[in-house]
Amino acid sequence: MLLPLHGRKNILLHGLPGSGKTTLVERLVNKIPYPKRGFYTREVREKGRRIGFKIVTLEGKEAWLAKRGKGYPQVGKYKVYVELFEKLAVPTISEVKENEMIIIDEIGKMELFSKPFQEAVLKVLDSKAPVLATVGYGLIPFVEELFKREDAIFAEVTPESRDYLVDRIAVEFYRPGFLIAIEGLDGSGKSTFIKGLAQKLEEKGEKVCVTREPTSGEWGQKIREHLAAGSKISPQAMAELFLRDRREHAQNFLIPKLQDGQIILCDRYYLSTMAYQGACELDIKEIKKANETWAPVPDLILYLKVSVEEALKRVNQRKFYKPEVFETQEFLTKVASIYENNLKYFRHEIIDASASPEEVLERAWEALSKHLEAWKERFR
Ligand SMILES: Nc1ncnc2c1ncn2[C@@H]1O[C@H](COP(=O)(O)OP(=O)(O)OP(=O)(O)O)[C@@H](O)[C@H]1O
Ligand SMILES: Cc1cn([C@H]2C[C@H](O)[C@@H](COP(=O)(O)O)O2)c(=O)[nH]c1=O
Repeated sequence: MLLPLHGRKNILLHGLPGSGKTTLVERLVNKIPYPKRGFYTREVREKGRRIGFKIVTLEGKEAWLAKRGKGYPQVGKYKVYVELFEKLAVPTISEVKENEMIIIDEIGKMELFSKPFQEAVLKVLDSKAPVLATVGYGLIPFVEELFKREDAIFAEVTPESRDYLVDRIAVEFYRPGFLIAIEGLDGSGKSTFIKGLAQKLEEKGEKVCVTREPTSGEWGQKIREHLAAGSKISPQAMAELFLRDRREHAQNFLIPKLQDGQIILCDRYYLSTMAYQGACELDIKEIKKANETWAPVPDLILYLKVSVEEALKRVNQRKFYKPEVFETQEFLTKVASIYENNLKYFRHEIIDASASPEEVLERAWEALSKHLEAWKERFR
């Protein structure tokens, strides 16, 4: 399996009823080249009228989940056939062979009347098997707990996102390339470092591409204008601009390069939004979730750690320097603390970047080597 190195192998698709979750799962099942097992939930109609729901396994076996009528348990107009569902669904997602991927469409109110199903879902999420599941909304404690999981990638399916999500989600299960995000405070030395690292990788015969956020695209340019002018736009609006820029970046650059097996060095990524817009009091976990709908999870983050004083000193030494909106002692102190508290959500290396550029590169190369070896072992 060409799973990415970042290790987050559970993808949970959520969205309003009718948003296209099942169609997306079907498209992904056809696209991802692994053996799979699991089930879909399908509507059953008679003369155009919905009469209930069946589950259909990937092997083509069927069982009723719910039918119009009264009885216990009841969801809206439907009686739920817990035992029929359970008898087919639970073995389907439990008897997992090595190298199989599990499809669960869906984890919703009706299915969750089954305790054995709940247990089977948790077991497979905690196993080594990659899981693609859809999750219904509703005030169900089991679902609320699922949304707290830190080992999952959440993607919101909407009419706007659903076509894009085919490639975006596929790249979390099948990723020949390697996405490295370089993060750190303004002035930590990211740009200088990336040039050196790209050169070193090329000398070793690797296919490397270098990119940055904000990008030079339409949204990235707008962001840079705001940063330079110190515009008073709200943190929400700023986070939205970064997300739009990143969506285009992911779609037009990051995903194609990952599919092509390249190593990408990205100067800032969505951990920057978590740190900088988080420091403007936005909810950091929500920023992460919203970004992961659109942006592939990085395989590795290299965090260049310097003190705020050193970062500001370096920034001030630049020619024609005019401070940007975030470049203050107080703000960057908050940013640094959010960075350091949130690195744990990613495969990462902290590089002491207080030394000379040559020394920083040496330290990073040493830290990177073991990850590159692991990637090559898997993909070459
Ligand atoms: N290790 C280092 N030691 C001393 N100075 C450095 C080091 N790395 C970079 N610099 C200098 O510090 C300044 C900022 O470096 P650079 O532009 O690489 O940082 P950056 O992290 O990309 O900043 P920004 O996020 O603001 O774009 C530059 O003048 C650069 O020459
Ligand atoms: C990607 C990203 C960046 N920022 C901030 C961080 C910097 O102050 C500027 C520009 O970045 P540069 O690397 O210094 O050129 O933008 C941010 O607030 N949120 C983000 O997502």
